[in-house]
This record gives sequence, C-alpha cells and structure tokens, in this order.
Amino acid sequence: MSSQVTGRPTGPGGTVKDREIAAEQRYVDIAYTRLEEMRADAQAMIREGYRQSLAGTKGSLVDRDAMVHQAALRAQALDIADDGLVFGRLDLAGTGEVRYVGRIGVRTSEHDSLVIDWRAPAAEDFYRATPEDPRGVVRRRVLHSRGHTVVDLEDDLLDPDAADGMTIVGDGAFLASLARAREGAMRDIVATIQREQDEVIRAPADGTVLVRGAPGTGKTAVALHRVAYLLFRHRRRFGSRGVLVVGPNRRFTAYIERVLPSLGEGSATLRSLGDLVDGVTATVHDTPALAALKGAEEMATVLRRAVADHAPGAPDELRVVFKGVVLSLDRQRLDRIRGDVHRRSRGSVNAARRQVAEMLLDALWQRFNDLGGPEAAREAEGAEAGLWNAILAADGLGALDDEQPGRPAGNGTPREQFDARVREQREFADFLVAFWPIRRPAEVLRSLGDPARLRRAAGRDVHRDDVARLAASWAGPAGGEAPFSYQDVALIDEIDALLGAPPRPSRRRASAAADDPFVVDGVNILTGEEVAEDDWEPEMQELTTSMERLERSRRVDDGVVEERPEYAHIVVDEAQDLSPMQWRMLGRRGRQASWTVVEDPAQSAWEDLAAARTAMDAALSGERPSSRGRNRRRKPAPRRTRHEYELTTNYRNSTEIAAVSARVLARALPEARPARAVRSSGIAPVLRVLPEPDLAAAAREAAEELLAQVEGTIGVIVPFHPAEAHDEGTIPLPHEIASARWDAAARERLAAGLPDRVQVLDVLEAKGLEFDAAVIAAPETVAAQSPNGLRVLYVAVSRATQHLVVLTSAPEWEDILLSG
Ligand SMILES: Nc1ncnc2c1ncn2[C@@H]1O[C@H](COP(=O)(O)OP(=O)(O)OP(=O)(O)O)[C@@H](O)[C@H]1O
Repeated sequence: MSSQVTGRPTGPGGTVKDREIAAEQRYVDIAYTRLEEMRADAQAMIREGYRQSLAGTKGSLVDRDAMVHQAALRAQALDIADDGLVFGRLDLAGTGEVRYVGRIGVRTSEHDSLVIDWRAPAAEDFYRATPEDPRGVVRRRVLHSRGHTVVDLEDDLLDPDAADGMTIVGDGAFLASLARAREGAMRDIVATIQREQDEVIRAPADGTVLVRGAPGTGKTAVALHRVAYLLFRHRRRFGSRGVLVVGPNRRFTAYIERVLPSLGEGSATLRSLGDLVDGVTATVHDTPALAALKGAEEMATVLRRAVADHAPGAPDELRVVFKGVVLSLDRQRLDRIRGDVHRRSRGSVNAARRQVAEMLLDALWQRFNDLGGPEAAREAEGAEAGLWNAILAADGLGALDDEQPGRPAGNGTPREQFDARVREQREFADFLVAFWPIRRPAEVLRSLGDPARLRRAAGRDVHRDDVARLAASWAGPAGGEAPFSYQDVALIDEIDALLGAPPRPSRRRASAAADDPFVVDGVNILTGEEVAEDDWEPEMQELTTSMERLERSRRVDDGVVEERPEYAHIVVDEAQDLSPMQWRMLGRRGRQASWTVVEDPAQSAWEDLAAARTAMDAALSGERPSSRGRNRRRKPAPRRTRHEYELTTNYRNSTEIAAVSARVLARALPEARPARAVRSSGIAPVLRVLPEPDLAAAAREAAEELLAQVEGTIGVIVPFHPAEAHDEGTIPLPHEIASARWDAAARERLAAGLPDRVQVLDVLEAKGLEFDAAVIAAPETVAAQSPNGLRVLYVAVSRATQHLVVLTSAPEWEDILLSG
C-alpha cells in the first residue's frame, strides 16, 4: 500500500513531505560533495596542462592544448550543474533499484553512479514512463531545488500494485511551475519534459526530424533540448562540425539564448535569419507583401542575371596599343566576353579575372590579326619610330632601339610576345580592374536600387510594379543607404554563392611568381597584390583551440564572407515562415547535415506555402540549389529519412487564453486543430472597445495596470508599420492609415518610462516569444494588414500565460474573440 499525502502534519519532524524532502536533501548533499571534488579535479587538470606547456616542446603543446580545452569544457559543465544538480528520482519495481536523474552524470570515486545525466539511456524512463506503460517504474519523483536546497517534491505513482509502503507526495507542482512568472528569457525544462516531447528530443540523429505543434506546445524548448541531447550522445560527430540553431529574429534568439548554456552546452551556434551571413546585419523586417517578393525562388534567377550584368561604372571599350597599332574592343564584344566568363565561372565569379584577362587577350590578338597582324605593326612602328628618331636627332640624341629598355627581350612565340606587351600596359591593368571588379555581395544588392538595372535583371520574372517596389526598398533615402531587411540577408547570401570568394592572396614562392605571366614587376595584375617572398614556414607557432580555428575560418574581410561554414546539424525554429530564398541560404550551410525542423503552418504569414515546402525539401535533401530558380526542372530531391512528430499539449496559455486563440484559429484555418491547454488560471481575457485614435493611450494604460497584477513580463503587441511608400495616386485603405499610426516613434512613446519587463513590439516580432501578460492593440488592423492577417493575429493572441487584454475600435471583435 502506498500513502498519498499533500503536506499533512504528522508530528515531530514536520509533515511526511518534510521528512521526504530531508531524506532527499541528504542524498543531494552527497552528490554536491562529489561534484565539488570533480570540479577540483578539473581545475587541477587545467593547471597541469599549463605546467606541461612550460616544458616547451611541440608535443607538449599539443598535449597541453587538448588537456586544457577538455578540462575547461568539463569545468564549465560542472559549474552549470551547480544549480539544481539533481531533479529526478526513479524507484524501479522488482529489485527496488533507485536512480537519480540530474543535469550531468556524477559518479563516486569508485565509479558507482550517483546521478545519471538526463540524456543518458538510463534516464529515458524518467520521461517516458506513464501509468499505462510504467516501463518498470513504480514511482517518479521530481525534486524542486533552489540552489543546493531541495524545496519541494512531486510524485507520480505509475504502478500502484508495486508501490508497497511507498510514500507518494505532491500537489500539482508541475502545473504550478507552468504558471510561474516569466523572466524575459526562456528556461530549460529538463525536470518536466513530457513523454511526447522526449520522443522528439531522443529521435534518431540522422535525416530530418520534423516537429509540428500549435503555439505553446514546447516546440522551441524541445528543439533546444534535442541539441543538448545530440551533443551529449554524439559529441564527436556534432561537436566537431558544429550545430547551428536558427531563429526568426534577434529578439527571439535573445529570448532563447540562455537555454543551451543552462544545459551545459555552449558550443552550438545560435543565429537569427538576419545574422546568418557574417558582416551583414538585418535591422528591419519587410512587410509581408515585400517579403513575398524578395523571398520567392524567382529571385535566384533575378540575382543570377544581376551578377552577370556589367558592374556599375564598368568601361564599355578597351583600347591598347601594340607596336603602334591601336586595338580596341567595343561594347558588344565585351558583353560577349562577360557572358562567356559568367557561364563558365558561376560560383567563382570573383576569382575569374584571370579567365577574363585571357579572353581579352584572345580577342585583342584576333583583332590585331584582323587588322593585318605583323605587317600592320611593322608599318605603324616604322612610322612611329621615324617620327621619334627625327625628334631625338633634333635633340642630338641617338636613334631608338628596336625594343624599349626594360621590356622583355622578345622571347617566345609572336603570341606570347603580344600577350606580354599588352599585359604590362597600364591601360590594360586598369581596364581589367574596372571591367571585372571584385564585387561585394551587399554592394551588388544595393546596386539593384537602380530601377533600370533591376529591370534588366528581373526580365519577365518580376512584374513591372513589383520591380519599382523592390528597387525603392534597396535604393535607400537620398544620400544614405537602405538598411538591410531579414529577407535581404538571404539574397546577399545567394549573391555571395554566385560570386564566390575573391582570389586568395598567394603565398607563392618568388620562383613560382616569376613563372606567372600575370605578375608584372612583382605585382599580380589580377589581384593588385604584391607578390611576397615566401618566408612562411609550416612551423607551429602556438596551438589554437578548435573554437579559435572555427572563428578564424569565418573571418570577414571588408564585408566579404571568406568561407561559409557548414554544420553537422541544423535546427530551424518557426520554419513555417522561411521563404524559399531563406531555405536556399540554410541549405548551403547544411549540405551534409541532419536537421531538426519545428513549425506550425497555422502561424505562417507566408502566402505561397507550397513553394516554401519545395525549397525546404531541396535544402533538407542536401541538394545544391540551382541558380536558375524554380524555372529549371529539377531532378526530384533524394529524400533523406524523415521522422515526423506532432506535439499536442499547450503548456503556455491558460485554458481561458487558449479558448480565445482557438476562436481566431477557427476563422484563420478552419481545418486546423488547436492544442489542449492544461492549466486554468481563473483569469478571464479582457476586451475593451475604444475609438481608434485612443488605442495607443489605452495600450499604455493597460500595461500600467498589468504591472501591478503580474510579477513577470508584459508584451504590448501592435500592428506592424508598413515601411513601403504608397504608390502615388492610390488611396490608402482605412487599415493602412491605422497601421501607419504604429510607427517606431509611436512604439517608443508607448514604452517611454515603463520598466524593462514591458516590451512594446509589433506582431511580426512577437513570433516565438511569450509573456505573463499580453496587450493586443487593434486586432482589426492586424487582421486586415496582410492576406494572412488572421494567422498573424493567432500568433499574437497566443503569447500570454496569464492575462490577455485586447483593445479594439471594432465592437464586433468582442463576439469574434470572446464568444464567437
Ligand atoms: N514539459 C514542459 N515543462 C515545463 N514547461 C514547458 C514544457 N514544455 C513547454 N513548456 C513551456 O511552455 C512554453 C512554450 O514553449 P515553447 O515556446 O517551446 O512553445 P512553442 O511550441 O515553440 O510555441 P510557439 O509556436 O508559440 O513558438 C515555454 O515557457 C516552455 O518553457
């Protein structure tokens, strides 16, 4: 027989629960003592590593580096475990075995297990056992601690028949923990991961894991815990080649950035879609209409044409003189050469100057021969030399030699002599640099702010009106540069992939440089660099850690990405909002990767979901994206194994708030199923109807009221501001006038003077975040702002854990949200 208690006093020593807590505390104390010893060992190892380096030999440096690096990682993980080291206990049937589960594994000095790492196979039962399928577990106990102190317990009795004499305590601490105040940053959920979530976390490491679920079902939490799991179980594979976690925007990555370090995993790279390309930062969001244009796969074709167009300011005629004969190439000829080189050098355009130079020389040589070749040269030279000799004779000087001093003595075939003479002419080198400049991806995108240039690139792939809108977004204000948007970053990456890296500064030996026909007087006319004597020895100066090496491999030179890192695993959050162009950007970073993709199609603001799906499939299959966009017929992508999961329980919203979001969902996407909320708060959502111009003031008032009601965060979520200028002559719709009221200045006014725990943000920024209380301003405007406005509103109303206040100027929204 077991006894269920919820804190009844039982005489001396306090309640049963107090005594159970005291017993657990004794065990936890032993685990902490051992943790202390392990930390001391790690520190000793670091000291030993440095001591070895004093020996100074090459071998000891290698040993030292490895030792210090490993010991430092270990010390870091042990520090992380200091808070809430042990959080679970399993009592098993039959043998009576007891297992403690914690943030990291702890063993006694005799290697007996004291605490099992939550990611180890032996901890799986802690998350998977249910009364229907107890998996040999009689009782599961969750320990709640503050620092080193156990403050509460909660038990689940899974197998009553086997629970002879076992004490069961608990009062719904799990549900209570869901209602706790939010601090503005997401926390880990290791102690309370639920079975359906655990299945995702421990899903196979290969192929793709695709997770769907409604708002608040823990998709983000699960994806992050999966990263920690993969790094723990497959450290060699994922630790060395890296894991990338991608979120929709910077506010979101800031919100989740503490979760992995709190799990002891600081090595994953966390980036927003606006920060994926080194050296470029997105600072604005496009409106959904503009994002749809920029994100469409057709942009790949447009950008390919843009890269193949002549660079701004490129000369359209080349003139050189050889042996007195003027040789020129006109625009048409140059365009043909440019086209030929682009066809052959896609992906390495920036490194193709040598090829260009060779083709120019070919064309000039042909021109020379067309004009009569050596014959013409002799005539022209004779005339020139005659003139000069007359001048020199008049000055009392001797006649010119056949060859100019310092020139090559005319060895080699006539063609070789021709090439050498032309190459060393300043006009030729200057032309080459201007005709084929090393182009920066960001600068190529900005050059499309010129509508004529964009029209050439757009061909028939973009409608004329859309060309004007796109060009306006890249042109920037007079005298300034347009800020880059989140979609622009994917376009810059696409351009970068077409351009490729510039030629690397060569570290050739002087002898090798001497053989290079493009090195003239110690300067490489293809790159402009001086060719250095090679004094570099492969001598190891100082060892670096793998992190330092990774950093170095991604060095940015003057805004040009030198190398694009590739990862072993990529996690994509809020994947329903990725455009085809963004999928292409991710695909380039994970050609060999396995993936975890989490999404909720019902929250997508994207209109053409089918096109995004095709691009997603291509990225996940490791297919190299075609730069011909979707016009090119593709071979179907080889599908890697895909495991699909659905999360069904909403841990964020109270049942009261979940009911509001379910009503919005029913309108936005009648066929979609809402998740089941598990926690009732007793707090009814509030709706206020006011005249439209008063909404901002009312939002501020509501935030001030809520400050007194919740301990944690408050989100004031407002319509987005349409950044696009209206076409002249069209009359803005009422919702556009209303949207324009929510500009950055208005948002700042709204937030002015309020404490940090109040955030004012637009509906597009709210994605993925959560607050204790949310104020939604103008749902009618949000719904009308874009074709998928109702889905955007669905995201907004599903952000709050406890309080929801909606402010509207349209009385019918009361019915829609509260009783519809
Ligand atoms: N097993 C759990 N135990 C405790 N809290 C949980 C659990 N699962 C999820 N949560 C909490 O529920 C909230 C919602 O989780 P999360 O943000 O991961 O959901 P989501 O599905 O990504 O939502 P959205 O679609 O809105 O981005 C978070 O506060 C998270 O910590």
